Amino acid sequence: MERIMDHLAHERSKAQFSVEEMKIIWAGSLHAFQVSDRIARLVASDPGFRKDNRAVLSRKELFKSALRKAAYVWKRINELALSEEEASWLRFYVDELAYAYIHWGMFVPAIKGSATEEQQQKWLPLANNMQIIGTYAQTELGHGSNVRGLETTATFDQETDEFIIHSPTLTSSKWWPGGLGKVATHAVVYARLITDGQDYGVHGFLVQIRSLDDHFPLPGVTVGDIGMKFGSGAFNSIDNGFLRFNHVRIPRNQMLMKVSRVTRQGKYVESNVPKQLLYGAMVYVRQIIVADASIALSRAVCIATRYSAVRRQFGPPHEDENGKGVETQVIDYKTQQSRLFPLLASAYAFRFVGEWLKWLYTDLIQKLEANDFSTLPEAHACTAGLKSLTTSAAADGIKECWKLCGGHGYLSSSGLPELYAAFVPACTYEGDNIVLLLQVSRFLMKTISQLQTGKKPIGTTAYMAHVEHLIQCRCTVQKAEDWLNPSVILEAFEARAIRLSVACAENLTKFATPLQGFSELSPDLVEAAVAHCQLIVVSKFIEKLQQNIEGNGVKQQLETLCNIYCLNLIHKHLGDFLSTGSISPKQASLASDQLRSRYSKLRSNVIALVDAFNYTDHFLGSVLGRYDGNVYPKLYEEAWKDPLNDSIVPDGYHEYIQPLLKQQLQNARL
Ligand SMILES: CCCCCCCC/C=C\CCC/C=C/C(=O)SCCNC(=O)CCNC(=O)[C@H](O)C(C)(C)COP(=O)(O)OP(=O)(O)OC[C@H]1O[C@@H](n2cnc3c(N)ncnc32)[C@H](O)[C@@H]1OP(=O)(O)O
Ligand SMILES: Cc1cc2nc3c(=O)[nH]c(=O)nc-3n(C[C@H](O)[C@H](O)[C@H](O)COP(=O)(O)OP(=O)(O)OC[C@H]3O[C@@H](n4cnc5c(N)ncnc54)[C@H](O)[C@@H]3O)c2cc1C
Repeated sequence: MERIMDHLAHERSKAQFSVEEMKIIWAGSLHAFQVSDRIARLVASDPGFRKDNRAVLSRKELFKSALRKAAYVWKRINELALSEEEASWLRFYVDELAYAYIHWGMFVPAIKGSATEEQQQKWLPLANNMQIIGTYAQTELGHGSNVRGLETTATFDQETDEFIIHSPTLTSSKWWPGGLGKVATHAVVYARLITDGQDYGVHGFLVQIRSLDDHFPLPGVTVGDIGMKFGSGAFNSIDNGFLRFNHVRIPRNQMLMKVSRVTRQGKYVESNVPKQLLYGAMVYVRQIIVADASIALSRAVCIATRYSAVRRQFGPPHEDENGKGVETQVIDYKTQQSRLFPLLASAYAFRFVGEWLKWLYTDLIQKLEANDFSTLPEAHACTAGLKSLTTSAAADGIKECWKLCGGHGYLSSSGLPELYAAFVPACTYEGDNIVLLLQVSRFLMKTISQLQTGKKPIGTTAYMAHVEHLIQCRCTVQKAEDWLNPSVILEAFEARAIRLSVACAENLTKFATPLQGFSELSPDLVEAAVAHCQLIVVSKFIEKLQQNIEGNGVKQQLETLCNIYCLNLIHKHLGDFLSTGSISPKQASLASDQLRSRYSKLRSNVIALVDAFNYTDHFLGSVLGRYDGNVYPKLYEEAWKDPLNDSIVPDGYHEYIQPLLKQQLQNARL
């Protein structure tokens, strides 16, 4: 036991940089670090937020425990008079999915984004004080991705000045909204607006679904939970629900009227803001999900890295720091490094791109407030594309981390199965990842076609202005060290991205209609979108390194991580880079040489690099990822806690095992 604890301490002593300074870089600022650190410790030290028994709770127990915690969170927020920032850290570290995620993450933003000032003044105080609990009811049984295909109707009745909300078919039943099944009192419901016999497409409506007195569904409302979901714990603490309306009436002024409105006379009037603002809550949440992806991935990487330093298998006996003969730490196997270190680098890369995306979103909101809608298409493409890229990579990465931990990774107590089950739906919710990449490719094709009209591409597409150069340029790498030059890396990624996009644009012209071309070429368009999004992540990592980064050795570690992130992408997508002629086979081989050398350079710092995430053992929820590395005794202790070990002879022995054994005995005697 002592040896293992010493072992991680020894790993920490090898770090070549200031972990405390890196913690600040990871958090985003000294202030963010201090607040998050304080709240993380508060949560970890409060038995009311215990979560180590989650895997063995039944669905009902789990749901009730999530309700209890959500109420306790609210109580603590009020008792401690926490600021909005502190409150969201508290919800984050409690780490239990409940209705509050949708209430704060989607219901409130949907009101802020789509309701008029007057409507906000009425509804936001109620929502902010949790006097009403809201959900976001968009998806239906028959349609999720195709929002324009939603079937729920909101028909204006001029006589009573009301909308009649109705579910005309089974497939129009709302299906999936979080917090809907058993908790929400209100919902932002997306429905087809019909007035004067004309269908004006999908709009948002604020609908009360349960009584505020006895919590029963209101007349005409049928509502319930859609059932168990993948994995133990994970999303089963939340009540994703179904909802059907039978001619439910709401006042006209509960249509969210920022984008368009219906007058007392039933006239449909559009405002001067683009209709896409109706989808504003999705842009907001997609941006948060990118930050969430870096957190989920970094948790898994922290667990797998610490455990890989503790775990030993095979190898010629080495001498440890105390002169004892020991086997090889699995982290020293090059295969382990080549699987793990790119994930560590990705966690940092996603953190920085998430930080930038938050800035982009804030900038968008300021512009929208000034009636400047010019950056909306780019913000939509960036949030959609980066949500897709980072969640797919993080979900795959978490799964890889569990395999990196061998058999013990499969145990609930490793924390990895539940982390995977809780995170993998991020590839689907807030937009299926492929559907979102197709949105990005649509934006790219539009940008390329506008190049011919002389329109200057801006922001993340600015590189497209250099299309002629990027189509012809040749990568200048001659030796492995040349791959450490950020401008060389950037140009290779730009060349690959633009060449894939231009090839798609050219191929699209060969089809009878753009629609047909888009459909036939969609796999290529998705690849072009991935290349563009990877370029964004690479360029934002490089930009981060150009900032003033303080702290002993911190910048050097980030440079190594950035090199690993970029070179590993080249390695994984070699087909793209070679087929587009962005690099040569010889340069690809030099990139692999450089990648191997970066792994060796990073090795002594990896434990400190995951310590910089500053995750408490409570938040990590993993025996394998414990800070002290005291894995084996704790695994043994955890095994004893399993309910099966409550009794020595299991329940069912007398009914099912004993008769069997006795029967065999009788047979043997015969
Ligand atoms: C407390 C904090 C919480 C944090 C949360 C972290 C974790 C929480 C854990 C759990 C929460 C889970 C919550 C899940 C919620 C949901 O899933 S809600 C439902 C989300 N649904 C979707 O995302 C549906 C995906 N589909 C779409 O977005 C669209 O329908 C579509 C694919 C874009 C439709 O394509 P279509 O071709 O039909 O496009 P149109 O509708 O005609 O669009 C026309 C133009 O508008 C552009 N567009 C599309 N979307 C947007 C947008 N959001 N913003 C701006 N612009 C948009 C589109 O590109 C078209 O542009 P163009 O004409 O110029 O090409
Ligand atoms: C855990 C969880 C929580 C959720 N929470 C909410 C919520 O709070 N509120 C809410 O309203 N919704 C919620 N949803 C629903 C979610 O937003 C949808 O499931 C999601 O948008 C995907 O839509 P879909 O299910 O219709 O998938 P589909 O579109 O049916 O996807 C099925 C397959 O078809 C493919 N596909 C679809 N269209 C195309 C296309 N045009 N081109 C190529 N391929 C295509 C997809 O890539 C996928 O492989 C939640 C879902 C989950 C899993």
